[in-house]
Amino acid sequence: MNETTGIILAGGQSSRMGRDKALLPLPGEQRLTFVSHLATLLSSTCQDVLLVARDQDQANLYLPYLPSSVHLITDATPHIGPLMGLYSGLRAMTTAYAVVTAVDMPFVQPALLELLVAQARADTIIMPMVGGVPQVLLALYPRSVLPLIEQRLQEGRRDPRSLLQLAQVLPLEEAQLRTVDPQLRSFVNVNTPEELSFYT
Ligand SMILES: Nc1nc2c(ncn2[C@@H]2O[C@H](COP(=O)(O)OP(=O)(O)OP(=O)(O)O)[C@@H](O)[C@H]2O)c(=O)[nH]1
Repeated sequence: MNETTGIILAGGQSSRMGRDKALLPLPGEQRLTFVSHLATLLSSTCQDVLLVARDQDQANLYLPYLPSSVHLITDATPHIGPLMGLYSGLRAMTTAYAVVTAVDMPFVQPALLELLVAQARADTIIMPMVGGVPQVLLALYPRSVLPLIEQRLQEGRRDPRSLLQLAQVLPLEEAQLRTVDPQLRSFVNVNTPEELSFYT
């Protein structure tokens, strides 16, 4: 165990999927949902796990699928987007660092989570880079970036990438990521019925 909380962002609308992505069956293990699988996975790497839903109605839907050790919280303000989910999760946690994942990433590898946790350092976001793109929804954030997120939200910014211009960031390049996840499967996210059937 370590001083890290696992935060699962699950407050989206799933409009492209047409049904709640958190409750999709896990490819290859249909008895599990995305949300139950990720909650269990993060529980094995992190001291605490927080699931961030957009509101209480959505949280109630997820409750039956979660181990009792997982804390369900809701966005400080709903319908703002993942930056608000990140803010709400970091604000609620009691550890110095969080590994953040999106609920629509069913292939996150434990070794990738461990790599992120091993890189933790004060006041620094540990940011995987894939194809030159920062993977803001699978990264490690220190709690100390909360005032910077607050600043962005007050400016009306909603994209988590806007935080990277203000914060100290340590990029993890693809070659390093591939040492623990050779095909970078951790970074696959599933947004549409076509993508789900591709992986099922
Ligand atoms: N807590 C929280 N999570 C969010 C919010 N918006 C999106 N997320 C999560 O962030 C991740 C990426 O979301 P997107 O795929 O961009 O958006 P989505 O709303 O889930 O899906 P679409 O409606 O198809 O765009 C998913 O895990 C979402 O559940 C939000 O307002 N609050």
